[in-house]
Amino acid sequence: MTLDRFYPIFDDVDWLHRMLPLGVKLVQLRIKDQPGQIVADQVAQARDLCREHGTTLIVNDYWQAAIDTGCDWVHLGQEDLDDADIAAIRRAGIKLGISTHDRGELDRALALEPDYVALGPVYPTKLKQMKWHRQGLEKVSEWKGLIGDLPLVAIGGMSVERAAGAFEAGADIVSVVTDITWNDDPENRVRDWLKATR
Ligand SMILES: Cc1ncc(COP(=O)(O)OP(=O)(O)O)c(N)n1
Ligand SMILES: Cc1nc(C(=O)O)sc1CCOP(=O)(O)O
Ligand SMILES: [Mg+2]
Repeated sequence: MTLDRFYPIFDDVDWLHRMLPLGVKLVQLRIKDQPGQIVADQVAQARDLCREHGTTLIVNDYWQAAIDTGCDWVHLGQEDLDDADIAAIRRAGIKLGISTHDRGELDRALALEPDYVALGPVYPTKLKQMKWHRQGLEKVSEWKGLIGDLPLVAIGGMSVERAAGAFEAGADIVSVVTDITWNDDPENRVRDWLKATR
């Protein structure tokens, strides 16, 4: 199964209601700082909505909620891996994407046989404070050389204008948050992304 090249990330299922009808085929639900029941409700709603639209849903962080609701994918960062029950995730038949930022993290990720690897921040991100400032397109190419056929997701400071460069450097998929969610017209921005990545 091939993942779409455009991988937007949203923090609430309301965004999915707005964006999936436009043609988004791969999406991450990245909920932060919400009570467990809200997370469970949001994940279940997102699962149903994505099924309706033929969209692949990737649940960030909340791997147990993904198992409990019968989701197909989770995304975990390095800190998430410290607590996650990878065997339980795999037993549930769930596919796994893992964040990486340096060689040590990449080695750790590859040992878990992930279904994609994400590298970031390719460009500086305004979304969150990070230890890494800017990995650059050279590192995208280096990562692709190291992981071969495994899908590579480029994330961090990505925009419609920067997407082509990331693909040329070797990314298979480009993931994005604020270029859409902080845009004055998020729907129109998603349409631009769809045009640029189809
Ligand atoms: C596609 C993608 N890449 C990287 C991340 C970051 O994951 P993580 O390091 O666990 O940080 P949080 O997103 O959980 O704050 C991601 N979510 N998606
Ligand atoms: C959630 C996340 N993870 C990153 C990583 O490098 O692991 S960068 C990032 C933020 C992406 O948001 P924006 O597209 O607004 O820069
Ligand atoms: Mg995380």
